[in-house]
Amino acid sequence: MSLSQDILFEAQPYLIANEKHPFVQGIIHGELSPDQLRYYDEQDIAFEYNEVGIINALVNYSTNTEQALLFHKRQDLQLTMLRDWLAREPETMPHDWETLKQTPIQPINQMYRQHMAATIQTHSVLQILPSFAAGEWMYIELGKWMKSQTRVQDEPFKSFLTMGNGDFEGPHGYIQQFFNIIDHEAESATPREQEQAKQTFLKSCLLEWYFWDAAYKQITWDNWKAVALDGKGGPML
Ligand SMILES: Cc1ncc(CN)c(N)n1
Repeated sequence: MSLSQDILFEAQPYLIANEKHPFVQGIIHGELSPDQLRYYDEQDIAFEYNEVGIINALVNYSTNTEQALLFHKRQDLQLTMLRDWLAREPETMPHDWETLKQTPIQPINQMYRQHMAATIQTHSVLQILPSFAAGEWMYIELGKWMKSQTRVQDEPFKSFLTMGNGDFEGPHGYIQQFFNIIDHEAESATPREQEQAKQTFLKSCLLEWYFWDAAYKQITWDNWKAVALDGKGGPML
């Protein structure tokens, strides 16, 4: 079994857990409040900005030119998506490249971003790519699964998780190419390095679930502080 097959086998329960999350269910049924949607929008746009740094590292640490070109192409798409997304945001939200950098990063987003950024110091595509590819895979799989569900056809719910006009799917799509790269890099890696790469992928899948959860509950440093300092306890996490 290739490393990517092993990873995907172990990632299935995480995919199912993400499908069942009330935020994901809320997208399907159109049952999320403007505040929940706003929290997600703000945090996710900042998350995608962090991904720019991860993809840069992937270009940087590529082990051949074809890899570097693929990551470069993915970066181009990332920046185009971010530009168009920012252009749609009102003044009260991050709406250009400079305001984007000032977005307050809330607890789970910070944890996920740091989990990804920590892989950069390995200088290894095999360690960096799974941290990023997991979120890509999760979003594409959730989008595919949602197509099989009866989902509301009103915006913003309708366009949720419809990423990239098919660029990600199929044998030549980004997801398969990322897995091909993971398998190629795994050939020259030790079992321990392979296990580390798998665990990094699975941790990203877990943090995907917590990212929905944070948006659903609107978890912020402020309400964490209130829970801790003012005794305004509730089962927040
Ligand atoms: C939390 C999260 N994970 C993944 C993606 C898709 N790159 C995203 N936009 N946001």
